[in-house]
Amino acid sequence: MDAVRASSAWVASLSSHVTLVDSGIEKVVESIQNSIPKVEWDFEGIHYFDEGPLTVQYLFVLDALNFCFWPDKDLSYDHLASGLKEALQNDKSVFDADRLQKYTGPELRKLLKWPRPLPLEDERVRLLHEVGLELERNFDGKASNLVDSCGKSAVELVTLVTRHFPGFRDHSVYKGHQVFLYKRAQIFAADLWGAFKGKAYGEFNDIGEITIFADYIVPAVLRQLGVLKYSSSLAGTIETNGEISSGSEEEVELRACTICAVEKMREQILKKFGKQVLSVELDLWLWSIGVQCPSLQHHRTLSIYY
Ligand SMILES: Nc1nc2c(c(CN[C@H]3C=C[C@H](O)[C@@H]3O)cn2[C@@H]2O[C@H](COP(=O)(O)O)[C@@H](O)[C@H]2O)c(=O)[nH]1
Repeated sequence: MDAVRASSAWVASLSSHVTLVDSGIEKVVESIQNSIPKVEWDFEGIHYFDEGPLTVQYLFVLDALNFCFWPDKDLSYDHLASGLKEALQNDKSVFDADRLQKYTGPELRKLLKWPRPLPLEDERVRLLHEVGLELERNFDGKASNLVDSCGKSAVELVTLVTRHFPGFRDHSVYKGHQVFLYKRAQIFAADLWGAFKGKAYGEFNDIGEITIFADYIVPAVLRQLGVLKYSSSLAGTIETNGEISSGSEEEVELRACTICAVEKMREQILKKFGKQVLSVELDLWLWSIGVQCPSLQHHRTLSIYY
């Protein structure tokens, strides 16, 4: 994840719409001292888990579709996680590679029991087909084989996922340079680690390498905590629910500064308290604050990446 860290830091060093506030970072670090408030993975009780390879298939499908819920004001990540869980409980073959390649928009909607078209539904269906086809071609149809082939390395897993599945190649170009963010690929590794509690399919020797997942909730939480500051034009766009285009400088700065701010928090926690914390733990804590605050205003970008 060196490329994610380095390219995000580079964006943060040139950023004009989003600023990292050192005093805000210090305040958060002081407040958490050396122990991040513990948030259990699946604190919501919405995910499928059976201790085996079907859970891996579920998490891979879930993270293939884990983006852009906000255009439908009633839809959230919870609906996706619990809808896919119920579908799998009712039919164990629902995520078989051959079936993934055939879903249509209305069928996906039906699976999730969602009464109207999903945001970016055609893209969601295309990504499901891509996952099914590539799993069938190279991994005998099973996401668990993908995980088995990464040698207990989260970095290798992210590399494999982004190499084989173009839909997971979450990157941007900022001032002519490629910036790597890899939100859904990294969250897949983190979900395995969280669900399997660091054992079996969730055992990674390098989980500390993963960065935070740059979505639309965590930047808003960091802003509320005084860690990020927005330019008045960006703040105005967010307050009026204006859309920010995918790949715009504002959008890349929001995401890159989020990653960079959390990396700085980790560095300070280590320096001040001698404690090595994981971005994955900081992420779940910050994200859980955000989703429990319905009035939180976040940026709106139509994107398949987050
Ligand atoms: N940074 C970060 N972003 C995350 C998640 C998760 C879910 N992780 C699960 C894993 C274990 C836990 O128990 C969680 O349930 C979703 N998202 C993002 O949030 C947004 C959805 O928001 P809303 O529209 O309000 O539902 C959307 O961009 C989605 O991609 C996370 O953990 N970290």
